[in-house]
Amino acid sequence: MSGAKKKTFDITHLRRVFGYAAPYKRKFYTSVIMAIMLALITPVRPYLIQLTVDKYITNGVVNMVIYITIIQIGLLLLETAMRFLFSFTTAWLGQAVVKDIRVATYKKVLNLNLRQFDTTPIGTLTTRTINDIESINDIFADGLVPIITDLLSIVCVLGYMFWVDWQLTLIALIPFPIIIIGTYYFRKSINKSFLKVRNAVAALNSFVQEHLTGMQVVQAFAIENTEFKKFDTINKEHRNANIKGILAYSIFFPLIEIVLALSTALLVWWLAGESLRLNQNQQGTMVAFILCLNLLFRPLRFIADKFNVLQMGIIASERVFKVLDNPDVTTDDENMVTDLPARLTGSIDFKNVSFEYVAGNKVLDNVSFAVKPGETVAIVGHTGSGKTTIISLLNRLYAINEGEIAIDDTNINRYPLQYLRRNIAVVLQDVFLFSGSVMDNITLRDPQITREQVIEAAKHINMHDFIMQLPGGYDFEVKERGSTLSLGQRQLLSFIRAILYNPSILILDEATSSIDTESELLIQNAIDTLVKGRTSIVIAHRLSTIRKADKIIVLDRGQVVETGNHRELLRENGFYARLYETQFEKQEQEVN
Ligand SMILES: Nc1ncnc2c1ncn2[C@@H]1O[C@H](COP(=O)(O)OP(=O)(O)OP(=O)(O)O)[C@@H](O)[C@H]1O
Repeated sequence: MSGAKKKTFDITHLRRVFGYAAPYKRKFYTSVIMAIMLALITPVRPYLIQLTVDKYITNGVVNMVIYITIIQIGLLLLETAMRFLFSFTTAWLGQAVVKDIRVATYKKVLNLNLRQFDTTPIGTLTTRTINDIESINDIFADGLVPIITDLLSIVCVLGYMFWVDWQLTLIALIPFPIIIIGTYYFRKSINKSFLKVRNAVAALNSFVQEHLTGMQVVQAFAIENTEFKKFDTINKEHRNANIKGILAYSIFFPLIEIVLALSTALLVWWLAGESLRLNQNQQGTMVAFILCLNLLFRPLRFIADKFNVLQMGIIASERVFKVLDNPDVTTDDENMVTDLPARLTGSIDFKNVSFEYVAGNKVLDNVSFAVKPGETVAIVGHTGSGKTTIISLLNRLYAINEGEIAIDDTNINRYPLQYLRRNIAVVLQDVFLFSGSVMDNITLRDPQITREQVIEAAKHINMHDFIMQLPGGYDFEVKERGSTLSLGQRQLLSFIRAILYNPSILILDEATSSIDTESELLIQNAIDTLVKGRTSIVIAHRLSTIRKADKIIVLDRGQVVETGNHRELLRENGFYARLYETQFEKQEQEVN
């Protein structure tokens, strides 16, 4: 906690946040100038009132009273205009900075290595790009800038008071330490509840998000009541944290009022005594000082609050900068291929590749195999043997630890990442669909792909009729994550996507779960169409695919234990033959 405290007002983060305001210099300076002007103008009103009462009302100079009243109205209008300009420019600046930081953060998140998503919960990244950045906005709108304005106003008002009557000022300020002590405890208390509320909100968010996503499990196992109790507990923590904050406000605000009243009473008492002692009228000073006290206390009421907002903003900025400074991004090799062919031919070479997701835990161990252009290779092996890892490495989703992967005899690190991935189409088992139309999900909103091309590709794998049966056809709105479509249908959509990209290499992760015979047939056809004329690596679960493959790579605990085609491997009567007996023979019997 002490570490967190030390960082509370870490000036480097603040400076960096303000660095984002650099492109908006004019707005920034307008805001600063307005802040100074507003502070300087604050004591003018009490001064004019004092002047009016002491000099003109007492002596009955009506003209001057009217004259000063007009000046007061003018001043008020000027102050209002300046306040508007100040509030607007500061809020504008905050929003502009937030927009820029959010764009930078999201860009960064998009380029982070996949490893980061394995270790950082999605909720955390969402909070960084949405909530934390919003808190940075508060530094401008409700934090540092208003604090500076308030402090400047306080200094100006105090300066004026001391200038008029330093003794009277000191008397009026006698109860002031109560405010300082009160502010100290108030700030501590609301700071604590702020943090608690924040944590409770985060807990509520992730709880609800996780349970809505996993609603099927919750309902299928009839654990609604247990889960509801957990929710209720978190919700109560949220309420309690909020109530503690409200309690602190309920004590602090009346305390300020009491201190203000005390200061005013002391002021009146002292001035009354002075008037009697000196036999001199002090009405002007009294009115001006009462006004000054109000001008002093008004910002004090909220300054502790603003300090907290500032602190939260700085903590949030530190978190956001941590994402922005994350060095784990895929960078292009210095020794880049410059003369890129329009299309790769698609030969693949894995040379002694080893890989670990977590240090010390080898998932692939010295894997070597070669695939000729146009060949279809099936990778088989028990669950967890490293099949998916192989395809993730080929696509450079993760960087390998040892060995080399080459496509067309060139290390894949030497191809620009975009180019490499454009040449490899991936069709996964569980196809992720975005909210949007079927068309959007096929083209991934690539404006270069026309509707006609999509329809042609769909017809190519006999999907057109199915899509046309959907309400709205290609404009059918896919609900979140595509839950309105079946697994097979989703995979078929991604087949269309793959056809459109016309890649040299196709990676296919066959669905393990059984799908209806109609979709099964469509998928079989689609696979046959897709693999034609391109290199294909299939994580195979169907015997038919394995049989058709030119080569089968058998994986066991991260090592290639056998390679060959179906017949050769069966003849060897080794690992594959046993795998065939346990996993695939049943499929053969079903077919027969
Ligand atoms: N992102 C990850 N972070 C850490 N470990 C991982 C990650 N992904 C996979 N692993 C581990 O790596 C090993 C190989 O996983 P991989 O997904 O490649 O196996 P697989 O053969 O494709 O399995 P399945 O047939 O069940 O999909 C497993 O032990 C798994 O626990």
